[in-house]
Amino acid sequence: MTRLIFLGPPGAGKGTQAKNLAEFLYIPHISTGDILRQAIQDQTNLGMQAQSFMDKGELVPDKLVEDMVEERLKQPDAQTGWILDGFPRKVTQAKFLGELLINLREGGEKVINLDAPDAVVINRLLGRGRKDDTEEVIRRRLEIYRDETAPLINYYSDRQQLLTVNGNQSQEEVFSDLKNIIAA
Ligand SMILES: Nc1ncnc2c1ncn2[C@@H]1O[C@H](COP(=O)(O)OP(=O)(O)OP(=O)(O)O)[C@@H](O)[C@H]1O
Ligand SMILES: Nc1ncnc2c1ncn2[C@@H]1O[C@H](COP(=O)(O)O)[C@@H](O)[C@H]1O
Repeated sequence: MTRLIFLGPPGAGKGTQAKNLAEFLYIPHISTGDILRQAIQDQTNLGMQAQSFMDKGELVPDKLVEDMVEERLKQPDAQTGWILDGFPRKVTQAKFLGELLINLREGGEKVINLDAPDAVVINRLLGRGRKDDTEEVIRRRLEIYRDETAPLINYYSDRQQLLTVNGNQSQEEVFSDLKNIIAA
């Protein structure tokens, strides 16, 4: 059973690689950013609550994303494994996930730290051009990554769950490294 968490700065290539790896492994790619963007598009209650945070590059309140992830991980297609992309993003969310997985009797999840330098990710994000890919919002997302999300590297490393992959390579090279590291 493969359960993977993708960690890394915005623009490291988490979404790109998680999608491909999930297809390769026949497990769902669960991206909290994608679920939230869909909720905004569908104008659901969740979407309306999340939008102002996302537009500014701020994190959406824990309770909203935690409920969303819990509901998603309980779906039938997530019973044979999953790749989580964009969650957890802070230590409180990691603790929530740890407890949820104990309650669901799931475990053995590995965390892939996909890393790339700031200059590289900024360049990629400006080229991607999502609504929150403006210079100002990218700067804020990187700040939040450094302050809130990067501490998860030590959190999972201390728990012997962390694997690191260099995201500053071609997509093919990253994919190949990912396949090797999860097979090892
Ligand atoms: N190895 C790579 N080399 C060059 N460009 C890449 C690479 N991987 C992804 N990209 C491009 O960089 C941009 C960001 O990639 P992606 O959306 O996968 O990043 P992300 O880590 O999921 O970002 P975010 O956390 O902001 O959603 C996309 O336009 C993607 O096509
Ligand atoms: N785990 C999360 N906690 C809080 N906010 C989140 C989380 N995942 C996504 N978000 C919000 O969505 C945007 C875009 O996320 P991407 O992973 O870059 O697609 C992010 O800036 C948060 O506002």
